[in-house]
Amino acid sequence: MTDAPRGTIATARLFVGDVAAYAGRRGAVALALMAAGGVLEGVGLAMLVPMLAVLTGQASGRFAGVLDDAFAIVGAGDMTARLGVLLGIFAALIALRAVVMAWRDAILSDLQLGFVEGRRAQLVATLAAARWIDIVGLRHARVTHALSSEVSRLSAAIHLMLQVLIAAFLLAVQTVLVVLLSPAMAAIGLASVVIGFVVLVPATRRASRMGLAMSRGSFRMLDSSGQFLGGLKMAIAQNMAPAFAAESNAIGVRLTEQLRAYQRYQTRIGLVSSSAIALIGAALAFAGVAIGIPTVTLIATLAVLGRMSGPVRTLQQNLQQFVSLLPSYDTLCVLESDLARSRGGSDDSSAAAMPGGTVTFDRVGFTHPGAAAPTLHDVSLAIAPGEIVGIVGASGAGKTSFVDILAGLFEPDEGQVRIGGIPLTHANSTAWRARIAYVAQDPYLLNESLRRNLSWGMGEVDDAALWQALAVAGADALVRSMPDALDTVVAERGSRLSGGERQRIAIARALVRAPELLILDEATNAIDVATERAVLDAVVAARPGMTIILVAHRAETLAICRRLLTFAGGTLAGDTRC
Ligand SMILES: Nc1ncnc2c1ncn2[C@@H]1O[C@H](COP(=O)(O)OP(=O)(O)OP(=O)(O)O)[C@@H](O)[C@H]1O
Repeated sequence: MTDAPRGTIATARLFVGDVAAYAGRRGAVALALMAAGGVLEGVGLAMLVPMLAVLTGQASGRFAGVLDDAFAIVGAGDMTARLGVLLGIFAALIALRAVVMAWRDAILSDLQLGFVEGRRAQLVATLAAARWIDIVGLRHARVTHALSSEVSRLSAAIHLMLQVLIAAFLLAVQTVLVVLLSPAMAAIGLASVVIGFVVLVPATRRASRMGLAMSRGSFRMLDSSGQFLGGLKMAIAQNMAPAFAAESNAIGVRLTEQLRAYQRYQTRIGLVSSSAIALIGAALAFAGVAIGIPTVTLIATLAVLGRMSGPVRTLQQNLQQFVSLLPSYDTLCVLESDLARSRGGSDDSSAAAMPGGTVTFDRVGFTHPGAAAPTLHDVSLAIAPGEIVGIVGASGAGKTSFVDILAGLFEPDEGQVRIGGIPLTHANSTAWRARIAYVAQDPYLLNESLRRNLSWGMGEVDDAALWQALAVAGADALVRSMPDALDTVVAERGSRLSGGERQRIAIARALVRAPELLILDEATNAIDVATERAVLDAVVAARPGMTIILVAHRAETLAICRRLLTFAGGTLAGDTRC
């Protein structure tokens, strides 16, 4: 199930709330510093009034007396001394403002990086805790896109939001200043700004729609390249590469068009806003002269209004861009809540939390989501510790689904699986898997050294244990012959190795875990019969007492089994001892 995307205002509210909750007290300090920066900027601007008064000798009304008293206190009699005092204060204000801004920016950048990293880590943790059945149903590109492109758009969104806040604080202080200097001009200026923002509401909605389209476009691009790379060999072998290139180009062209349209739109909006601000400025100057505002006040007011155009433009542009990035936040939230619904496993992954023992399937039934017919139906059996059991049956009979349920990857829809009498649930499946090693037909190898591949998820494992496991899996000679032995990097998905070599490395990796139950799901089908026999015999000899579940089609592979379970059409059709 997937949540529907929220509206812009709802998403913005959620985003701001999320950032505020993360920021906590540091956020309050940052807000205080933003306010202080705004006030210092305002006081600096207000200094224009006494400076102009000193320069022109036309101190107006209420400020004149205050100014004269202040200059008398510091003993500044003539114009030069007074100007010196004022410039000194001005320079000190600028320096103080720079310090406040540096402090503010350090906190903001910390918040920005921390928030984004936190959200990324949260998404990864939610993904790791989700049920396999839900992960299987996820498009890989959806996760990759969320963790790469959407997370970086989130970073841009938080930056823009903070810039909007800074601009808002500046505007607030500048507005107070204009109101003090000339309430009439402040009223006209504010009315113009409010009208401007109301006029821009449809533009903001359009920016949101464009942002959503761009986010979807970049997802399609990633999905297309992911699918191509996943089947790269087949694509090239069957001359499908040009078709892929054409498809990818079409998506790229569409995405570029969307980006270009968005940029053109932003340029047009910027042009209209700049012209409107210039017109408003001219109108205000005219109105100021017409209503007879004193020259010093008029010049100071116009200077402050001029300074206001910067934050107004920042507000307008950054708000639009912020809104265009919000769909990415929504995408992240929807993915996270889809995965969070799937949680429920215990964090306790120690084997002690789930004792081993006889595995019992009691009338187990399971249907893959969306499948028309049950995958497994009414499966009842018991497997004692130390048994070596072969699983056979036609393709699609349900063999892999059976071992996936046994490994706690899927939960039965009907019946129950018990381990040593304890029902296996999603909550204790992590602990159960601490006793298991699972090797699939096409084992996944990291583009890392063999050492890291063999000890993946195991922390530090000493080389002697790795070599021992390799010897049992019949891969020690192979690894010794490699240029850097255990330090050899096996390339993407282990593509520097043959299929059978990859399978032997995967079996060695499974043995490093020292499992009580080893599941081999067609895990040796790429190895020649003679080597396969030697490997399986060595595995049995190396860990006597280990339960082995072996899914295979070849009779030679099944020769080590003492018992065969035959699946047919999702039911257990045979259970024979041999
Ligand atoms: N993720 C899935 N979603 C829907 N149906 C699935 C899914 N995985 C498997 N199935 C279906 O479940 C049935 C059993 O599949 P399973 O992989 O368990 O068979 P199998 O016996 O292991 O086959 P094979 O020998 O070909 O590997 C098949 O009909 C398959 O199409």
